[in-house]
Amino acid sequence: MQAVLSLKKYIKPYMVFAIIAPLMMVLEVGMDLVQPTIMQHIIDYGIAQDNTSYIIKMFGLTVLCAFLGLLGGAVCSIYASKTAVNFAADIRQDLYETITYFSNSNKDHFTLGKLITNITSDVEMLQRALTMLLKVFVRGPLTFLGAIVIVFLTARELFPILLVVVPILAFSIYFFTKISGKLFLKVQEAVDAVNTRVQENLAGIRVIKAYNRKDHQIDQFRSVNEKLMKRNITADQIIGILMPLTAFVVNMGIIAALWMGAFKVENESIEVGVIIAFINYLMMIMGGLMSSSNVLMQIARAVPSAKRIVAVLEEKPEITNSESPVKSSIKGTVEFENVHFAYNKQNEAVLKNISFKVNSGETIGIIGMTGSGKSTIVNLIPRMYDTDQGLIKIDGRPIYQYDLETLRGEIGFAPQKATLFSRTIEENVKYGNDEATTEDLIEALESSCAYEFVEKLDEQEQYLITQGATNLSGGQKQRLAMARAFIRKPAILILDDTTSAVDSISEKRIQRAITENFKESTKFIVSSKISSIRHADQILVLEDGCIVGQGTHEELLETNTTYQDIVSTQLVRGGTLHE
Ligand SMILES: Nc1ncnc2c1ncn2[C@@H]1O[C@H](COP(=O)(O)OP(=O)(O)OP(=O)(O)O)[C@@H](O)[C@H]1O
Repeated sequence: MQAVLSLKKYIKPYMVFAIIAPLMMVLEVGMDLVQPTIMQHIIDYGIAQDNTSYIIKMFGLTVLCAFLGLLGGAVCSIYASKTAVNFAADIRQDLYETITYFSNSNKDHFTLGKLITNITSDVEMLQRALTMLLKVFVRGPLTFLGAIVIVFLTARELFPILLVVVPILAFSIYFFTKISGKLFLKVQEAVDAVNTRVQENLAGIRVIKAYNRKDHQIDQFRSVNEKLMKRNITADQIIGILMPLTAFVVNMGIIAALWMGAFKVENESIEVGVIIAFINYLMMIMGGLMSSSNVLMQIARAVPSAKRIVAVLEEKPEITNSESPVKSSIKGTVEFENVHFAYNKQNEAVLKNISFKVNSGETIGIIGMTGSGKSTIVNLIPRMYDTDQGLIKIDGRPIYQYDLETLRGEIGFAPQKATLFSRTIEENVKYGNDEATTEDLIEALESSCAYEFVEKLDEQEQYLITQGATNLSGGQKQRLAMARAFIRKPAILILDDTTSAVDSISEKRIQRAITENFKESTKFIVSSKISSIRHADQILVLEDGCIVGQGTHEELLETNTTYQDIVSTQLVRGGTLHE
């Protein structure tokens, strides 16, 4: 409940709507409540006493009440949805912004599926609960209490029936609501399982086909789907029993009212109209109780969603600006001083005692076995993660002193996994620099050897990339990701294994373009191929998170056994490096 309450600030801007909606509902309920009494008067004083003008007058009053009730209901609905829709939109926006500001370490706390469910169905669940709350929460209890009070005031002879019927109704509804709350939680879990399975299957469709595991996946889906079906049936059946049960109790009340009423009408202690009004109020009491329980059920279902949303909203970005961040431009001398880093602070460090310096305009190559920590080193430069010990300096200043936007704005980063958006090639590349011209775009595409395939496409730069860039080859994706880093003309250029899927001729051309076009930039080239880094001014050889070799290609060839081993595995016949 604490989680739900912490979201109340999102209602504040729409407080006026949130107040008008229930007030209008009071009007509708008020009009509903007076109608059976008017009907009673029509029967007892109009029809029974043959008073036509009274009947017409009361009929007019009924129409007026019905109209006012309609107006109240309509205005309530409009304002309730206005509040709930805006409330949900603001939460969705905040969730998106919070996630966008997440550092990688924040993201590691949540799964992708959970974050998507958060922005979509969890927010939807809250929106529905709030609409219900504003529309029905007033209606249910007010109808229920109002009807009881009116019966007490106008039909006291039949009131004892309520003393029996109402507790039975209230208990049945409470009992069934409690059971169904638990059942719906189980349904929700089953829905989660179905969603996860669908998401995983669609993402892995190529692997599923390649390994002929379609039947296996279908069987797995069938099992989660059947579980969902069974839980839905159980929940529906329980809810299904409630309606006839309450109707039965109300019918018993009606029979009791008719039976008691018949005697009382005979001794003229009550009028016929009172019995009819009583029956109407009895129905209203049942309706009031049912709708209150529906709201409570909806709120109970929204609480887990609210908790999940609040957990994301309250996640503090782990990487933030210092108190007075430096916004001065960067030349690009990068220095690591005894840097230690672990993703999971309980586990062994992934980087141990890393120290090196690269001057602005130089190229540094980083090579090592899989998992040796190459990507981790370059991820620390734009502060995707912060170091645990040691310092990283740029132009002699610790990187945490720089304004994050300034720091990242000076870095062109092409990560190991090329990420492209479902937009055009132009939009994807210019994502690196909004102000880039068409000439800049072509230059970046040419430098990354992407232009040769882009110009062959019918739509050229306007070619639309599909979701997940499934309409591009691995090498084409890498070239576009590099073009995005190039178009920034950054002070520090980081290419994390971006030529693993690029052919060796294109790779040489890319290397030449980098040397010619990025003379001023400091270049970090991460690769497991000697050919990608051999011309660097300095090469780091990594092993298990430690630097085990540092120098030029020639120096390392002479002195470093790990480097020699890597080179020997990449030699082609004749003793030359495969390039
Ligand atoms: N987000 C993460 N959370 C936890 N551990 C991680 C994370 N990313 C990487 N690691 C671990 O850190 C170690 C170094 O990973 P890193 O990606 O830096 O290696 P790498 O040398 O770039 O490997 P590769 O050549 O395969 O890209 C590995 O053991 C890896 O499992």
